[in-house]
Amino acid sequence: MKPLYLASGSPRRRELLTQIGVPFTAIGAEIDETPLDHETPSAYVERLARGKAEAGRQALDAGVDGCVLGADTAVVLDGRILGKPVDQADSMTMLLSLSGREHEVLTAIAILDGQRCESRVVRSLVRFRSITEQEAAAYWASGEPRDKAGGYGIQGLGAVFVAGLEGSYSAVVGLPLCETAELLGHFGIPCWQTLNAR
Ligand SMILES: Cc1cn([C@H]2C[C@H](O)[C@@H](COP(=O)(O)OP(=O)(O)OP(=O)(O)O)O2)c(=O)[nH]c1=O
Repeated sequence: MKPLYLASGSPRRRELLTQIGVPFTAIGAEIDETPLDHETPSAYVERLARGKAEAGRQALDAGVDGCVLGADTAVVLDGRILGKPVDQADSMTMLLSLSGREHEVLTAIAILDGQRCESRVVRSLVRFRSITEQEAAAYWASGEPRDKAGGYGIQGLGAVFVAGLEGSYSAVVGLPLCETAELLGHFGIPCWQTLNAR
């Protein structure tokens, strides 16, 4: 079995991959995340997931033979990508625009080895209850929105805003585990092997 590298600085992605019992090494993979003109959100997250996997591969020492996994998550409202909030005003504007409405969360994963790259985009729908300005300000002060797409974390305090979810919970957190396990299988990396050995 080839070794697996996770090209990500996200602690959530590390925790999620650990959850399904796959041994891996985390490596950095910084890329430019600027959307291209007229790029759809789905094409955007897929390009970034592939780009992160590719950047991770290039960061490995020459001659290292392994698979590299990259992922990207975007919160999409009315066809527009909401990134990570840059300050309190940005965070509050984002959260209040999501208030009382449904939005999409798109997460792409890509795995590559020396020969090929395979990717998937997973779409989930999240419905928020109404949120007051005071709540949005207090949420920013908690520190949670800062490093998260759309300015919230469904796995944290942000859960109190979530009235409904259709799709993949793990994808919203940052890594769709069902699809990740399936794709890893295509590269000869089973999740169950380590689980059974426990
Ligand atoms: C919507 C949502 C996003 N997020 C996080 C997951 C991702 O870490 C982040 C989306 O930004 P990404 O650009 O996908 O990932 P990242 O920059 O954090 O990490 P890397 O590129 O190194 O892999 O938002 C949550 O933790 N919970 C949520 O509910």
